[in-house]
Amino acid sequence: MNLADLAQALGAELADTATHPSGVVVTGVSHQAAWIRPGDLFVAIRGARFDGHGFIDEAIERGAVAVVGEGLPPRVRCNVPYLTVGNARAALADAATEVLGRPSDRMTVLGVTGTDGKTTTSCLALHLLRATGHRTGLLSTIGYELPDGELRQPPSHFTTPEAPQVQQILRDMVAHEATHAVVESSSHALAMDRVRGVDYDVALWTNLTGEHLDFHGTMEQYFADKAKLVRRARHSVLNADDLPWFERLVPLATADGRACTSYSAEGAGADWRAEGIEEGADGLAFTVNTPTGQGRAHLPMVGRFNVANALAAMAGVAATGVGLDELVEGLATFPGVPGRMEMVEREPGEPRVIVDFAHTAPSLEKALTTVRVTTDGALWVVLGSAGGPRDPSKRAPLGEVATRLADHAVFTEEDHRTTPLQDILEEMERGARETGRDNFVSIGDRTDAIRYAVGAAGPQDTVVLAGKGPEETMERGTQLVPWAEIEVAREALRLRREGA
Ligand SMILES: CC(=O)N[C@H]1[C@@H](OP(=O)(O)OP(=O)(O)OC[C@H]2O[C@@H](n3ccc(=O)[nH]c3=O)[C@H](O)[C@@H]2O)O[C@H](CO)[C@@H](O)[C@@H]1O[C@H](C)C(=O)N[C@@H](C)C(=O)N[C@H](CCC(=O)O)C(=O)O
Ligand SMILES: Nc1ncnc2c1ncn2[C@@H]1O[C@H](COP(=O)(O)OP(=O)(O)OP(=O)(O)O)[C@@H](O)[C@H]1O
Repeated sequence: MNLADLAQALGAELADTATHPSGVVVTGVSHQAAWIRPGDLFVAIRGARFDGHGFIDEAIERGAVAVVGEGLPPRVRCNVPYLTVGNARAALADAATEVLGRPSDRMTVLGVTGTDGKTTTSCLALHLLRATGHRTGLLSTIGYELPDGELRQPPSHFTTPEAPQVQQILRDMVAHEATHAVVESSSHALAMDRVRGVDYDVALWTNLTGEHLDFHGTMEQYFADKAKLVRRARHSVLNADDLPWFERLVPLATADGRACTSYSAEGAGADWRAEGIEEGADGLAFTVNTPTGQGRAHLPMVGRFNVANALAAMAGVAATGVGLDELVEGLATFPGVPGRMEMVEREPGEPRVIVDFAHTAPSLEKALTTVRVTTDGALWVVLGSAGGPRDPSKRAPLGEVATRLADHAVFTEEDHRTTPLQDILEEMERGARETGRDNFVSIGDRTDAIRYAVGAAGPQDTVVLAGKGPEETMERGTQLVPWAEIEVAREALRLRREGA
């Protein structure tokens, strides 16, 4: 794309000191100097940790043909055109969207947001679209998929990466003839304009509970950031059980005559309702009532909250024109999501071990409550809480929920980063003690903690390993060590079998 045209699209001003943009052609966009390729535009962002202007030299050395920013600092040299904009992150998204040819305009895009259940709901929607014959791509915490179904990782560990990656992945989907895309849209992404430029057809809202307040500041701001998705989509699918937010979202969703479908798994009045829910050791069954008919659905997943996730996904895919019978049929073949209520293979006489990603007090509460229903013996939970800058107010509530809802809790490490592990464990213990409970032990090493719980659990018991889910690394101090919770669980069961 010609730089002069791009400057006009961005409403950018050319800095006096810079060379003129005429004749300059931009072939890519990046905010990260190390990723610049010849012909790219470098967008210099003033972030919390770095000022991108400090990397202009590196970007130009790598072949940047122009730089965009909110103003060139006095002593910084820039010998390619420098374009000044009011908001660098918005410009990053707009430039990437324009240069990559607005790929989302050529697909039906379903966006999924909420505090809990985004990944599960995204994977459910992906599966339902594919099962009903649509070439579909996915962008989610677990990575991204083109319609070929192979899971790939973008070059940064995000739920929703920065705008240039989002647009590039959508473009790759189009190149692979995807007609549909499911885009998990984190609140950070919505707040930081990473998904600006995504033309959402359907917004799926799971729920909103207190998380990430370290970043958003207040619940009100967190709501406002997430609500951006609902304001933008042509059709919103909203959770009628998620009060008070549901009532505030409806007017935002329906403004300008846009469509809205409500769903409820907990008995509220809604367009899509789940009734007659049966929880089994290996799956869920429920009746789906919709304005156009009724069906009995089977979902091969445990966790009652997955009924709500399934309803959101079904109603979202229905909004793209798929019928209820096909959705019910598709749901029955859902393969599950790695690390979300994932059951570890076991032999007769061994406890059921479940790897789950619940890492907030509300999601842990739901996970333990639902697993209890199908547990004949005792319920165990192994969990930690993140350190570093991550929300420290989560720790005591996690300790409280774990000891209230499980018979035995084992507190352990979970990405404590540079925060002393002992401090985190003491906070979790405080949460338990303050409500008069002492049914916990603290074992700092997570492998030891898992082996202890799995070794001590009886054949009728369930052990929930909460928090790490599918993550492939553990952050200990400043070290990043490889991690595979499911493998640690398998090994713990093997040691138990051998009586070690
Ligand atoms: C709060 C947040 O999301 N911050 C992100 C933001 O940081 P920032 O604006 O402070 O930027 P910065 O790190 O100071 O860097 C400024 C600029 O200099 C550039 N730079 C920096 C260093 C360098 O060597 N070269 C270079 O070019 C950077 O690319 C950037 O453009 O932009 C950075 C560049 O993309 C991100 O690395 C950083 O993610 C941080 C590390 C992060 O952990 N984000 C998490 C919390 C996040 O986004 N999570 C959500 C999911 C949450 C959930 O639902 O669980 C997600 O969508 O993944
Ligand atoms: N609808 C729901 N309500 C409450 N808890 C849920 C719901 N769905 C899933 N969970 C719990 O939250 C955990 C994370 O699920 P999932 O990965 O689908 O959510 P997420 O929103 O993508 O989370 P994250 O943003 O942290 O990746 C699950 O392992 C489960 O314990």
